[in-house]
This record gives sequence, C-alpha cells and structure tokens, in this order.
Amino acid sequence: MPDSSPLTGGHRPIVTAAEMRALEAAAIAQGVSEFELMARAGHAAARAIIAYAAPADTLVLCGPGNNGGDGYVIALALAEAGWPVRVAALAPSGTDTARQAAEGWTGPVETLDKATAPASLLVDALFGIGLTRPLDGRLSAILARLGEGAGTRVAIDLPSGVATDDGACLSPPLACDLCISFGAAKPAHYLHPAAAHVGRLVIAPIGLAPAHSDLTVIGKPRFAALDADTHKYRRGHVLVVGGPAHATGAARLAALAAQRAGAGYVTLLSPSAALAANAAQLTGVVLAEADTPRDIAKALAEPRAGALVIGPALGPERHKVIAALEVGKPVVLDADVFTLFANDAAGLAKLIAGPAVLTPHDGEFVRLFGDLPGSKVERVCAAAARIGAVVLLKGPDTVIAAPDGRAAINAHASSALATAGSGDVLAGIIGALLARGLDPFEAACAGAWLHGDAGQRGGAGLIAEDLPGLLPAVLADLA
Ligand SMILES: NC(=O)C1=CN([C@@H]2O[C@H](COP(=O)(O)OP(=O)(O)OC[C@H]3O[C@@H](n4cnc5c(N)ncnc54)[C@H](OP(=O)(O)O)[C@@H]3O)[C@@H](O)[C@H]2O)[C@@H](O)CC1
Ligand SMILES: Nc1ncnc2c1ncn2[C@@H]1O[C@H](COP(=O)(O)OP(=O)(O)O)[C@@H](O)[C@H]1O
Ligand SMILES: [K+]
Repeated sequence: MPDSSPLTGGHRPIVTAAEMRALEAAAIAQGVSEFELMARAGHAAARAIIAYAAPADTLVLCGPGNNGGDGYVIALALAEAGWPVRVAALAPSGTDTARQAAEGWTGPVETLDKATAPASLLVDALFGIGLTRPLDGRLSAILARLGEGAGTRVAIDLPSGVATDDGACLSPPLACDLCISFGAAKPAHYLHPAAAHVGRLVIAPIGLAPAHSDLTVIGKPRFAALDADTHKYRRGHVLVVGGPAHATGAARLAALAAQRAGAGYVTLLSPSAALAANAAQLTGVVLAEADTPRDIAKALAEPRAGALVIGPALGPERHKVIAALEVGKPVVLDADVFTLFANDAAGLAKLIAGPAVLTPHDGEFVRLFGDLPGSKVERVCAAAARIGAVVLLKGPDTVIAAPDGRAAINAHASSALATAGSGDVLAGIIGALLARGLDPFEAACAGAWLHGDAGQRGGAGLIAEDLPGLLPAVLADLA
C-alpha cells in the first residue's frame, strides 16, 4: 500500500461571464445594490493600481457599460489620492449604475478619439465581461496608440477585446502589465491567446458569495509528509515502458522524473535490444528486460507495482499498450499511444480498465479525438467524458479534465518548458503521483504544477534533462 494518501490543495475557482452575473445577481438579491458592487470594485482596483505603480499622470478609458462605470470610480479614487487623472469616454454611459458612477466623477470627460493624448499610466475600462463583438478598427487603433504611449497599462476586469469564456482575442487587446478582476478569475485570464495580455493578475474581493465552479486554476499542491516508517515500495513503485534501441532517452527521462517526484522505486521495462543503451545511462532506476506485451502485463500485475507510464518513444507497440491497460492499474498514456490509437478514441476507451491520465499535446489530442468544437476547456472536458479518463492537454495553458466534469487550468509554468523531452518528464512526475495514491485528476493537476515550477526555476537555457534535478527544490518549497 502507498503511504497515507497525499493531499493536493489550493484550487481556486474560475467563473464564466454567466456565472459571474449569477453571483452578482445573488448579492443584489441579498440587498446589496449594483452600485455598491461597482464602488467596491472600483475602489479595490484603485488600491491595486496604487500598490502597483508610483503616482503618474493617468488616463482612464471608460466604455459604455459597467466596465466603464468601474472606470469612473477608479478615476475619482485615484484623483482623491492625489494622482493627476484624465477620463476619456467612448460613449455616454448606457446603464443606470454606470451613469451613477459617471456622475460621481466631477472632472472633465474627454471624447475618446484619434486626438486623445496618451498618458504614462493607461487604465482600460472599456469592456469587461459584456464584450460581445470585436472592437471596431478605429477604436482598436486608438487603443493601440495610447497603449504604445503609456509606460504602464492596466486592464479592468479583462483587457478589452478578449472573450471572457474561451480566451479568444476578438480584436487585438492591450498587452497589459496589470489586470484587476473582481470576485473570481475568468477563463480568459488563463487561456491563451488572451492570457498573454493579462500581465499580473489581481483578484479583488467585492463581497460576493464564494464562487463554486467545476473549473479551477491549480494552486500550489500540498502533500502529506512521508510516514516515518515508510519504505521504498510504499512511496510508490513506478514502471516505465522503454522504447527501441535507437530511442531510449524519452523513457529514461520519465523514469528519472518519477524518481525525483518521489517514487521510491522505478523500473524501466526495456526491450532486450535496448538493454545495453539503457544500462549505460541508468544507476538508481532498475532495469528489467521486457520484450513482449505479456512481460509488461506481468510486471504491472506484481502487487507492489503502483503505476505505469507508457508512450514516450514507445514505437509501434500497440499490443504493449493493450496488455498494460488490461491489468487495470493506474497508467499514464503519452506520446506514441496517441499515434497508435489515432482516430480510435472509442477503441482506447474500451481498453482503459483502471485509473488513467492521458497527456497529449495539441497535435496528439487532435490525432486521438479529432477536431472537437468549443473552447480549450470544453474540448478537454468532452475528450475526458468520451475516453472515460483524465485528459491533460499540454501547452502554455495546460487544461486538465476528469470524466466527472472537474476541470482545471495550470497557469504555473514557463515557456522554458517548450523543449523536447519536457513532456516525458511530466509523464514521469504524474506516474509517481499516481503510484503514491493520488486520484488521477489530482495527480495530473499537481504534476502539471510541479513540472511548471521546475520550468520556472530552470529558466533560460533549460533542457528536459535538467528538470528532474530541479524537483527536489520544488518539493522542498511546498511545505
Ligand atoms: N458582474 C459583477 O458582479 C460586476 C461587474 N462589474 C463590472 O461590470 C462589467 C460588466 O459590465 P457590462 O455587463 O455592462 O458589460 P461591459 O463589459 O461594460 O460591456 C457592455 C457594453 O459594451 C457594449 N459593447 C460590447 N461589445 C462592444 C464592442 N465590441 N464595441 C462597442 N460596444 C460594445 C455593449 O453594448 P451592446 O453589446 O449591448 O451593443 C454594452 O453597452 C464587468 O466586466 C466589471 O468590470 C463591477 O462593476 C462589479 C460587479
Ligand atoms: N510556452 C509554454 N509555456 C509553458 N509550458 C509550455 C510551453 N510550451 C510547452 N510547455 C509545456 O512543455 C511540455 C512539452 O511537452 P511535449 O510537447 O509533449 O514535449 P515532448 O514531447 O518533447 O516531451 C508540456 O508540459 C507543455 O505544457
Ligand atoms: K477592460
């Protein structure tokens, strides 16, 4: 049995525009006015701006809706704090609440047009969750010009131009330094391409009921300490299926990552033709000969074997995948598995008999599941439901979904991870967490976070080989 079940923690809710409006409506039903919510939002945003930037000449761009209303509150709060503030409006306020906020601003209101002069600090309060279509070309050009002229760009709720729920850029948003949102994060804060325009994200509480959502952003995981009397098998025994003699590196990377992620025992199941290559490179990882699907199944069926990683540089070994799945123990399916089951998600689903995590990148995802419609979150949720297992779709905005509807985005990563072999390391980390007894969804979430943290520590010059060696520091800092 693995050590007492480790915990993961810190998932924070992400809400769609409709869920945000429902939270707002619930607060209003409790007796809070919409204007009170706007005042809280605007003041919280002004405080966040003051905390972020030194006082500077500021231009607040106000749109016609309540995002613009927030803008007027912010302008007043900054002016009261002594900041030199100008306001430029796209159009008169179109809601009662925004009008009330606009009336509170007693300074001049410029018309936002091509003559509007830039300022050092630009506040984009044009559109938030109410954006329904691209900004017109003229407005986009004005926004871009003012953005270029500013030293600091701040988005209120969302950079104007991004679609709240799927992270699309309907028109080019400002590349913001700071984004202040209210109550809970929205998908666009984490999903690309929108996420690249968000900068530092501050979620300001405005007194709404806690958001509950099936979609979360992954926080720092927490693990229970090892039992004092643990032994190597209780920490988890991971098997990694090796590839042919000319492609042995990927499985070794996964094996090393599994070791460093905390597995007490890692075995590389190598074809006999690749034994020498593997033996020359491995020390603590145990090497075992496994040529046939039966060999794989037998090794995994051993009572101590906790999880198996299969796919990295596996080669055309569909029967090994089938044999491994028949055992019903936890598996990580990666890389070549998606080629072996191209366009056959239904066939793969029938074979999955135990807990499983699939870790495709975009190309592999399409190879297995086809071109699914919807946002990245919707596509991964649909894939998880279809395959009956956890699916982790890699990328700068890794999305993980379970067949029961849970979904999460990992935003804790680094573009330094875009290096060959980095995905093999991720598969090994998740294998270790499965062998340690984590539920597959939590193993995938925590694995993505740990992998991302290692990537952040590695930074420029990182190669996949470095990642396992960074994990001890990652794990040490979790406490
Ligand atoms: N929910 C909450 O709890 C709280 C919400 N708060 C704040 O309210 C914001 C949501 O406000 P909102 O609903 O008024 O929408 P908003 O984003 O201002 O845009 C709507 C306006 O823009 C227009 N419009 C849309 N697209 C357009 C385009 N491309 N080009 C031109 N026009 C376009 C659209 O017109 P229409 O589409 O009807 O023609 C409408 O007039 C939210 O993001 C947050 O900042 C906070 O105050 C605190 C509590
Ligand atoms: N721009 C990026 N920002 C953050 N993480 C990234 C980025 N690009 C790739 N990654 C991560 O790096 C890993 C790459 O995996 P993969 O494409 O399978 O590589 P390989 O097959 O070479 O091992 C994934 O975990 C992915 O999420
Ligand atoms: K905005």
